Amino acid sequence: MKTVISAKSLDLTFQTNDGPVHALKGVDLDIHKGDFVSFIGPSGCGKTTFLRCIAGLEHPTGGTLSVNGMTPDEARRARAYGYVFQAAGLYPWRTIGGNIRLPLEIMGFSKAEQTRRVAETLELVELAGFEKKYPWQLSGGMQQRASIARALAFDADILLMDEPFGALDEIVRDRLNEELLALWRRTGKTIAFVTHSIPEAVYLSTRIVVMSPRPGRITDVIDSPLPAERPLDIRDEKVFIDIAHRVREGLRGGYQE
Ligand SMILES: Nc1ncnc2c1ncn2[C@@H]1O[C@H](COP(=O)(O)OP(=O)(O)OP(=O)(O)O)[C@@H](O)[C@H]1O
Repeated sequence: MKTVISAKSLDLTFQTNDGPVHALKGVDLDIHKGDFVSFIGPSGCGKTTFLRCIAGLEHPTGGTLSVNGMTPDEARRARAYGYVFQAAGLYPWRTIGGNIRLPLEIMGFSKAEQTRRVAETLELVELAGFEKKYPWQLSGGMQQRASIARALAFDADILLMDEPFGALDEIVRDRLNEELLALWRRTGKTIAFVTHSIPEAVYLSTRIVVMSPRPGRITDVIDSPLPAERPLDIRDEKVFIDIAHRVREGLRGGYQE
């Protein structure tokens, strides 16, 4: 199995006016091609910081990190990943199509290729027909799907997602979880996904990484025995409940220390 992201003894300490903040301490993790890895842990345990390190947006103070065999900075320049944030972050003055097209314009794709990719990614996130709408004309869930389309448009192998569905209600979130899983199966992308929700982490992931704060570190890595095809009702099955229990125990353990 090809290793796409590899972290070894990764540390990141922020120097602040109140003293050093150990956002990450001794993080060891290999993410393989086609994995769907979720990061779960209490606020401040370094989930976002780890994602930002992979993206080359923060620089570790110790250890090593490689992304597609490159340094994170090289990987960023090679556009190795798409990044989806908690807020959709679409430009209100651009149409949905215009928003998805933006990174393609910046990267210098031909007009014809831009048009092809916009249509293809809108199809992938089930927003075909909404290209000419403006963000405010779409629901929160649809806006988040558009932001996923924008991250997919340049067809990077890696998708980094920082609590993309955190602000949505549960019904919409369930639907987007199902859609994201279908999209992951169809595209074979490697996905690193930050969440606060145990059911979301268990439902989506091939591996669940449990983290705890002060200093931010990994306390458990769970390889999911669930099949790739997962109807939402799998959440009522014993195997699902058992994994959720293990995650909860891991989170509790982190709090006690
Ligand atoms: N630029 C920064 N400067 C100083 N401290 C920072 C910076 N970015 C993050 N931190 C600190 O590092 C720690 C980890 O933050 P991070 O945002 O990665 O946590 P998180 O697990 O993603 O939290 P949340 O679930 O609330 O998003 C926190 O204590 C945070 O205050």
